[in-house]
Amino acid sequence: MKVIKFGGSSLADATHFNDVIQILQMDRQRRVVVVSAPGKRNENDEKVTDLLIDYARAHGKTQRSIGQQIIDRYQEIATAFDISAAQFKPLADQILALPTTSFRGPAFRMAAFKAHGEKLNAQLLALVLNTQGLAARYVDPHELGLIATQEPNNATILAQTYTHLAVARQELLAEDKLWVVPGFFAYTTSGHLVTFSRGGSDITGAILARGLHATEYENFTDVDSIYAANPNVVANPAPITKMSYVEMRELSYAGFSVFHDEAIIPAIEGQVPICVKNTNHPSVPGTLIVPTNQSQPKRLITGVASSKRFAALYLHRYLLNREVGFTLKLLKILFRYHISYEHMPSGIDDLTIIFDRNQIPADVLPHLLADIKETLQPDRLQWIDDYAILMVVGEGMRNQVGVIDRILHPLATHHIGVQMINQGASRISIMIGVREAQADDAVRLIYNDFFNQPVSLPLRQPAQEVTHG
Ligand SMILES: Nc1ncnc2c1ncn2[C@@H]1O[C@H](COP(=O)(O)OP(=O)(O)O)[C@@H](O)[C@H]1O
Ligand SMILES: N[C@@H](CC(=O)OP(=O)(O)O)C(=O)O
Repeated sequence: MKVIKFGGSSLADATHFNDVIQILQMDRQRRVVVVSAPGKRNENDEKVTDLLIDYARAHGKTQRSIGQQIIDRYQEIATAFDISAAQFKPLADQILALPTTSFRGPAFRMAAFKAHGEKLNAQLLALVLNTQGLAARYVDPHELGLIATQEPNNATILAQTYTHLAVARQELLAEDKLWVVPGFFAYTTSGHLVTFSRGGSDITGAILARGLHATEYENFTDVDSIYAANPNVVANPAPITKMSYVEMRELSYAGFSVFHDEAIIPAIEGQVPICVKNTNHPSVPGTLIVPTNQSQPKRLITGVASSKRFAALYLHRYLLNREVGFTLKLLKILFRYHISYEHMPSGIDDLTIIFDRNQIPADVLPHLLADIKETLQPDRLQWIDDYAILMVVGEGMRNQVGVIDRILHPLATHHIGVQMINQGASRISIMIGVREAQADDAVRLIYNDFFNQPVSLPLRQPAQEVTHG
């Protein structure tokens, strides 16, 4: 049994719905279909999720007009498949009812608005599949028992979900209908709807693949494969045919938005292989993501990603290395503000804390910095708002020396300043901090150096094992 997820780009209009129907007809192992909200139909279009966010924030006439725009997106698809007005009405009514429904608070209200993109698309796809001779039914995350944390717009799944999915699996096996499940949202233990972070339908697919014991998690999108660099940054990058879970986790964390970085975790826990494929070219094999890539990688690096969503706080204070509790005081302040950090590289007299910029609202930042200044009395404090992280990833780097030199050389020759460099203990990734404006150039330079002028480097001498105790 396979779990198959279609992203917003694969369900943007009736033509794409047709492709989806054909893909489902091709392989009867595809039993559970996870859907996103309709995505952009062209460059200038809006994703339905973004329209729903506008709908939640608007009032009066503007709100009614956005609501109608959302309904029209679904109506267009329904009309193309001869869905009757009576069948469509309950869908439209759900959108119309949102502004007058009461919610637990503004954040839960926003989550409920957003989730309707997936909710309606799954209901519509189930209707359409039935008209096309594929028996299907809408299955709400509530019915499956998807339980998540009380973070209305950034929830994470709770372990009890998997106990519920073990029961759901028996029901699925006893039934011959396709299950159409909306991605992106779940419920709290007290029954309130919460969404995962943006792009989170990938997460729903992975949770279901793990919990229902799928043999494969197919993730259909709008590119033939995952490429070694973001195709919006590098022209015609090399496709990746196979990679390990760890490689994917690092690359998606650092900007390969084609697959949500948190979605890897349920797949790892359930050891479910993931295949990323193109809805527009389903016969192209795509990219396979597996526990470990058994074959020796042909290249030193598998991919290079960059993400511009970061900011950094630089703190300098002489004799920092001798001061007991400096970092503890800093972390206590972050805890008070409910802010998590991403990385904390340090030197003898200084340290840098790298944050996801979205964590810190603009109005909170001055208070946070003032608190840090007052409590820690640094000699120097600098807030760097335009920080990007580059991640160079590859199982092929594990036993090689000289990779860092090779990454840094083209950056130095092109005057790209490196703010931070950090090699993970697994030795399959190197993280580099650069200024945001130079991030794309840095990716292009590193990609060109590794993929267009391959140079082999000497093998690292195996390190001596040291055993303690
Ligand atoms: N390394 C990469 N390989 C392929 N696509 C990438 C990569 N990095 C970023 N992308 C972008 O991810 C997009 C697909 O993700 P997304 O738009 O979220 O799809 P979906 O609507 O299917 O969820 C691609 O169209 C591409 O622009
Ligand atoms: N529709 C949601 C969730 C999602 O996963 O969408 P997509 O598959 O289009 O990235 C969003 O836009 O965030």
